[in-house]
Amino acid sequence: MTGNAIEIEGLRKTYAGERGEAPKEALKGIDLTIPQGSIFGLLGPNGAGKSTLINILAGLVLKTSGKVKIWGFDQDVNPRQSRASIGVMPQELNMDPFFTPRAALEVQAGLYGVPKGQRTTDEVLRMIGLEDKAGAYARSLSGGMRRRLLLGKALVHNPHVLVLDEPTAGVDIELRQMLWQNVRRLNRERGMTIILTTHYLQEAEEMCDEIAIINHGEVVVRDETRNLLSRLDRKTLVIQPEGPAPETLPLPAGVELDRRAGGALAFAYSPSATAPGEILEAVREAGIRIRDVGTEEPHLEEVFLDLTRSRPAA
Ligand SMILES: Nc1ncnc2c1ncn2[C@@H]1O[C@H](COP(=O)(O)OP(=O)(O)OP(=O)(O)O)[C@@H](O)[C@H]1O
Repeated sequence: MTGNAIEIEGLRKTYAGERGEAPKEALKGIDLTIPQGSIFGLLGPNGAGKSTLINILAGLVLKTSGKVKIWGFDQDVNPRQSRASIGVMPQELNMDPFFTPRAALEVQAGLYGVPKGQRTTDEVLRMIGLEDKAGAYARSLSGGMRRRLLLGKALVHNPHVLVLDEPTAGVDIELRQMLWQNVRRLNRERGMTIILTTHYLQEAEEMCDEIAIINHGEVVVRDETRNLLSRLDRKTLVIQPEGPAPETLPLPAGVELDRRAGGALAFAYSPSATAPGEILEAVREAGIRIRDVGTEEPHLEEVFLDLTRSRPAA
């Protein structure tokens, strides 16, 4: 093992065009490694290729070319081992309405060849909070319960790598917290590597150690979350003046002023070009007395927009 849970090299996927449409190049040569034990975020705008990538990892979509290793097992050389190393919680809620949660978990374990004596169905049911519903028909489960069951199904074979495709899209706060608690615990206690896609950038910022942003089938950036956030050479200095600020305020070049509700003055600046002291100096020279001062760091949302905006498809 190399210390990587996932190794992807030159991964390409071209979908055949349907009914006279041109073929669609969804992945254009992805190189990506995901370290063991990390919580890794896969982000990108709609249609970027995230689901295609995840479905290839899950063995649900055939790649066009490239190499995929899961837990050290090459998908083409050791398909069984690589499949056994990964569990995927899909986006869709399609499940057999006549299976009870217990039966659904047992069938799934059977599909993965987990011997009866080694199954942990009760433990999984407890973990996803469905013990009370273990014998209920799936069709009588709420949307949130179905989603928890999908998480359970991804865990029956105790995989090294757990992939969550948009796990919290459209779920309520309570379920979201429960999902994240479970995911954190699996990561901490079992060392499970977690890969997730999410549209909630704040969630990715809070949850993920590392992030890759995909756009138009290519990885545009991959870095530790904290490095990604410090990449944007933009900060904001917020000053609350004692009284009303004057109309005009001479500022160092490149500094932009935004007057906020409540009279606060927000100065956006590039730390590489301007020191915050220069802004404070300018404020004092304008005769403004400062009541309070603080800084705001950029958020992942800004990094994301910066990297994916105004880049047309090649
Ligand atoms: N089965 C398919 N046949 C043809 N084209 C497809 C197929 N599946 C996906 N695509 C196309 O491939 C591209 C990538 O799609 P994919 O679903 O992987 O993106 P995504 O990043 O997961 O998007 P979203 O966030 O909307 O789920 C899109 O242009 C999509 O239309």
